[in-house]
Amino acid sequence: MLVVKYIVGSKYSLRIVHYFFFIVFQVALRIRPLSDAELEEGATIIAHKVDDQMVVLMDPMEDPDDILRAHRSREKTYMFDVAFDYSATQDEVYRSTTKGLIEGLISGYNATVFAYGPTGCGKTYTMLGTDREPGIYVRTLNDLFKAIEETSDDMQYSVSMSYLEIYNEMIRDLLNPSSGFLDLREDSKGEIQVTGITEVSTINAREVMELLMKGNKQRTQEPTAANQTSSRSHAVLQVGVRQQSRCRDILQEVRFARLFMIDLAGSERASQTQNRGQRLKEGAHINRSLLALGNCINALSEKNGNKYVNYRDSKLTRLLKDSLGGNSRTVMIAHISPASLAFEDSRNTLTYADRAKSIRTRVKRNLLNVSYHVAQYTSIISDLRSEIQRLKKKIADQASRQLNPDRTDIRHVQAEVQAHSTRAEMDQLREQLIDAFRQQMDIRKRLMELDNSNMEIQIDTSKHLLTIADWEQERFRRRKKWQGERRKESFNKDESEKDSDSPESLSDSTEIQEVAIARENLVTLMAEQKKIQKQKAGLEQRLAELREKARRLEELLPRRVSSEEQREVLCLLCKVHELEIENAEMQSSALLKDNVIRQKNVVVQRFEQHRHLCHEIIQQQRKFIDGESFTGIRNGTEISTRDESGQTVADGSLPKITLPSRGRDPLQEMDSDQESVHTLGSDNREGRTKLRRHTLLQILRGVQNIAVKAARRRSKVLEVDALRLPPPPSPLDPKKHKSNLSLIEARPKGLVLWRGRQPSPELRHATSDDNLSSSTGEGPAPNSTWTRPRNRQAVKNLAPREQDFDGRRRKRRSRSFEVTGQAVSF
Ligand SMILES: Nc1ncnc2c1ncn2[C@@H]1O[C@H](COP(=O)(O)OP(=O)(O)OP(=O)(O)O)[C@@H](O)[C@H]1O
Repeated sequence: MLVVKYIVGSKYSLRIVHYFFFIVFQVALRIRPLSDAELEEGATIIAHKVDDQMVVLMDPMEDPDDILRAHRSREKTYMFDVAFDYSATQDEVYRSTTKGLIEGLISGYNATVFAYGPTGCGKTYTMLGTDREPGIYVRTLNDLFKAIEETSDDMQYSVSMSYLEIYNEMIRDLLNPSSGFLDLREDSKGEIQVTGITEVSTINAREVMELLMKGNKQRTQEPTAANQTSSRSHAVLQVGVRQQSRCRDILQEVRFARLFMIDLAGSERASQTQNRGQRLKEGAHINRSLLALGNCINALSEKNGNKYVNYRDSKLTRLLKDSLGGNSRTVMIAHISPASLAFEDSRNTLTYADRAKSIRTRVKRNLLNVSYHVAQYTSIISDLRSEIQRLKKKIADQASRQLNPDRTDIRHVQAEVQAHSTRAEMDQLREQLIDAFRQQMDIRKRLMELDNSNMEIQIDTSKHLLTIADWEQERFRRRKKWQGERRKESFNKDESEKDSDSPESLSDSTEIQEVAIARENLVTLMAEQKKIQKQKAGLEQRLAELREKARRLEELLPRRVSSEEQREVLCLLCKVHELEIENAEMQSSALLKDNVIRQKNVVVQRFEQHRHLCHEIIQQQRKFIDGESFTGIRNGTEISTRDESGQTVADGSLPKITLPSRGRDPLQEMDSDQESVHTLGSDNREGRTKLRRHTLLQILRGVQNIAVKAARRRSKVLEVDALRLPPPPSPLDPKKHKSNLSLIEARPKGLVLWRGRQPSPELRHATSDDNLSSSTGEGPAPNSTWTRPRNRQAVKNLAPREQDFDGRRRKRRSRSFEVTGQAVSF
């Protein structure tokens, strides 16, 4: 049967889904052992358990000599869901009657367990038990908390507990006895509630046990003739379980259920208990409420449809309304004494228990579908926060529990006693495991240190390599500069003098010392690196051995440790240590990656500087082309051309380009920087760098070509003159080449080099020729406007000297070509 009910509130709406199904009362019977008092009184055993479900009660009054009743059976047989006799243990009773209710409880089904029977028959023993043999209360709560813990990763639980007694038809709060007598009320859902009862919310088993012990001390117990520790009240332990998914959603399913565990006071006969005064009065109340309970059971079990059940006759039946005929899975554990003296009580109890078998309860799952509104998100967030706190606390608790195991849990203590024999062995195993993990951690730490040292060595190595590369670059630059200067001076000085002043002899003396130190350091660093590698290999081997040892110990666990809990603890221990080791490994690799990233950042910064530099060069050249160069050319006083190596030579009137570098050729500087980057960067970056450098050069050359073309277009006069001249000589013909160059490259004032480069040897030579002509009176004077040689004879007169120069020039040109080829290796 399905019923759906909606309750819509201001903040959230509830959708209650009821799935009904009928379930019969579960009835168990327990026969306690014969007591010493009964034995003393010469009682005989008249109640027997025949099998797991059948019980036989013999009438001790029947006279075997009575002929009239000779054929009447003295025995009466009763069938129950389960039957126990004196040999049954507390655990067996719990497992067969109550354990099955726990699963239903955390799924939202109400449940009730109550102990019923005459006084002194073992109700309190079954429900509460003793320290050595705990009863249903303790075992149920233990298993409930265990079940909660097993599913607590997905589900969130809140457990509340209240403990009361009905004494003389009055309700007392056993957790807060000072609160006086409490009343029963029926809430809007028709459920009976005790107003003002103390409800303790906890999922800590230890706390619950303490509360239970405290409550039991408050319970009214008096000695009677029938029982030295007779309970003079009905004790009701109520446990409420509320459950919802941890994944908070706007539509949330909430389950709640109540478990009643009731230790009824025993029915008693005044003759048997010999009670007087207060005890007698108590007995009357007890009997009254038990009579009301019996009436309810009678009414509920009637099959002819007379369904009026008078729950209102006593507080006990009002409180148990749902448990008896409503929404609850109910288990009744009836208790009898096997003694012949208790025949009447036993027969009555068996009759009631037999009737109760036919009671059917209507069970439904208590389910709420809560759909939250947006306003509820804040509460969801705060719930999530408290969930984080809970998990943190749980971790801390687990850590402290490992140090101080919970001793209040009686079963835990028992398990500990059982495990005592294996403890020494387990301790040994644990020590070995911890030792193996500790050693692993130590080795991990040392490996991390070695990795760090290795990284430092790599950084130092890079620094020294850079020093050497810089020096190489500097040496190359100086050599080039020296060659340029030498060409300039070649006309004034003797060649033998120049050859003796080599760039190597100039630069090596100061710089080679620094470089030599760098080289020495490099050698030391290499040796250090080798040493570290060797140490690392040794440690890694040791680590592998330790891992193998820990694995073997883990394999031994199931064989050497018999207790499941201890095994679990050790497995958890292994897991924790493995995670610690993994964590250390991850930290180490994170550190290494961090260092690599830092190095790469340096490379990226250098690339950024190059880009910036190139951008500035392009900007300045563009400004130069767009502005001043054309103005000068338009005036007809400038000329620009290109030397053999592809460099454009501009007139001296053009502004000399000021480079942002420290007086070095930017492209050359770029080369040196690129090389240093290469030492740090990877091979694939090299390709990209070359491509970028090539592109940049093309842009620069393009700009130069535009400038040259523009200049040529505008200097028509010179072009006409040039056209009148014979065709340009082959570059291989030094004489023709020289005359051609002297025509084209003549300029009014000192030349400047495009891009700040040194002029080619030919160009320098042409300049020198001009100066030479000037000194002989046949050429233009320095700093004067250039004029063509007047006749070929004048040129011819220069021939012997020029031939000398030609030889030297050829030599220098080949060297210059070599140098240029190195320097501009795009
Ligand atoms: N199954 C059993 N095994 C051993 N001892 C038992 C058993 N059942 C009862 N006893 C003992 O019998 C005595 C009386 O039991 P108990 O107090 O539980 O009876 P009761 O039904 O709760 O009585 P009352 O209704 O007067 O409170 C106790 O000493 C208890 O230890």
